[in-house]
Parts: sequence; C-alpha cells; structure tokens
Amino acid sequence: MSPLIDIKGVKHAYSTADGPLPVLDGLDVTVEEGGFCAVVGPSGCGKSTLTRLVAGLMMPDEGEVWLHGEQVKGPRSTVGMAFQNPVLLEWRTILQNVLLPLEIVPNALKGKAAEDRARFLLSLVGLEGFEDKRPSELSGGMRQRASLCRALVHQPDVLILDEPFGALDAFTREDLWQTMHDVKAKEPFTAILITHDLRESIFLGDQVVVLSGRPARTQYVMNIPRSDKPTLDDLYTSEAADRLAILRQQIEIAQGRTEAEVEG
Ligand SMILES: Nc1ncnc2c1ncn2[C@@H]1O[C@H](COP(=O)(O)OP(=O)(O)OP(=O)(O)O)[C@@H](O)[C@H]1O
Repeated sequence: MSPLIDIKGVKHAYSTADGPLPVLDGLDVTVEEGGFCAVVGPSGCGKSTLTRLVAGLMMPDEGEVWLHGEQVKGPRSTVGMAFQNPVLLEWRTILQNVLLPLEIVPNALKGKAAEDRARFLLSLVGLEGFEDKRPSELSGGMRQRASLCRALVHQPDVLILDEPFGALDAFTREDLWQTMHDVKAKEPFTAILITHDLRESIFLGDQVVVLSGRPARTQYVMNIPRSDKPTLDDLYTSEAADRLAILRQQIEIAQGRTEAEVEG
C-alpha cells in the first residue's frame, strides 16, 4: 500500500530581493494512512513551507508531493488546516465558524446533516453548549478546539497542524494533546503537525521527523509505537526520557553543532 502522504526529494527556494533563498533541499517524508507525523527543526528551517507544499498552496521547484496516490498540483479542498492563531470569524457563532468549510468545499454535507456533524465534533472536543457563542466569548484553548473542529468538519484526507498549541499555556496545551488523541480515536485522520515542543511531538506523533537547519533536509526520523490509550503519564517513562534526549541531540545537530560536540 502506498503511503497517504509521500513527499519525495522536495526542493524549494523563495525569490527574494537578495536572490533565491533555498529553504528545502531534498526533503523525504512518508506518512501512512491514519499516521501522525510530527515535524520539528530549528526556527526558520522551512517547516511551514513544507505544510504549504502539502496543502498545494505552493509547488516545489524540484521533487513531488503525493496525497492518496495523486500528485499535488494545486490547492486541495481535501486538506484541513489549523494554525497557532485560530482566526475564527467574530460575526459568526462557533457553530457557524465550524460549518464554514462545508460552505466552500464541493459536494460537502449540507443543511441538517452538516449541522449534526459540526455539533458532533464540537461535543467531541468538549464544546457542547457553546455552539451559539461568539469566538470572543471563548478562552484561547476553547477557540483552538473550535478551530480543530473546523479543520475536520469536511473529513479531510490530511490534517495539517501548524503549531496549533504554541500560544496556549502549558495546562491548556496538555489538555488539548489529550483531546487530539480522544478525537483521533473516534474520528480517524492522517496528520502532519509542526511543533517546537519535543514533548508534544512524542506524545502526539507516531513518527517524529527532525529537519536540518535551512535549507532543510530530512535529518532524522523516529518511529514511536503508539499505545492504545495514550495518557500524559506516558511522558514520564524512561522510554519517553530517552526519546526526548535523542531528539534534543538531533535538534542541536540541526542547529549546527557537530555530533562530536553534542556527544562530548
Ligand atoms: N513567501 C516568502 N518569501 C520569502 N521568504 C520566505 C517566505 N516565506 C518564508 N520565507 C523564509 O523562508 C524561511 C523558512 O520559513 P518557514 O516559515 O517555512 O520556516 P519555519 O521552520 O516554519 O519557521 P519557524 O520555526 O520560525 O516557524 C525563513 O527564512 C523565512 O523567512
């Protein structure tokens, strides 16, 4: 079976006033259907650029991105996205915000079926009873939960999460990590998560990809056996500590330290 996301030898440079800025330099990432790939790497190495290529918002200069056995050649409606800033529309209720993609995506659910689905997702993330509130009436964590429902409402084949928990306080963030697992158990999806948080990467990811410094290539891939019912206690085991130590080392190497310096 071919992977659901297949990024093959992707290279990309931005045109800038000072000439081309190479950002990605031969990136290879594969994610199986139902997989959760966390991508970490030094600041500015090209992680968000990678998400734009997967969403079809930009084309790579070289290499290919394949989703579901189809080469990505333009923007795709079958992708769901959530960002650090949830950008909910204040003039719409939470329910209406979640319904938004269904008004845009072709052949989507309409009417009562659409509303039932949005309500179902809101209940999965603990927002039952908040459907008629405006975004400003919700906390940051609640807005991010609503944004997650909006990203999932049209049953995307890929969910792209670009630091969605980055602006939240530690307790809210950990709550949302657990929510992600609970939602995935009931509403399976395939995801790419960009994060700066290594604990987040090993708690949510079944694969953690470390990118090198810019121009980024795939420097290291860690596969993590997924437990049936992950809990935050999983982060306090010796296996978790070992994984975090390896990832920390890899990030240091990505930031330019040599392996000998990191080990010494
Ligand atoms: N549209 C653009 N035009 C020119 N340069 C860009 C553009 N978008 C991003 N860049 C540059 O490309 C590099 C990679 O940016 P990108 O946002 O992909 O990195 P990132 O790893 O997600 O960053 P961070 O970790 O800080 O969120 C950065 O140096 C950025 O300034």
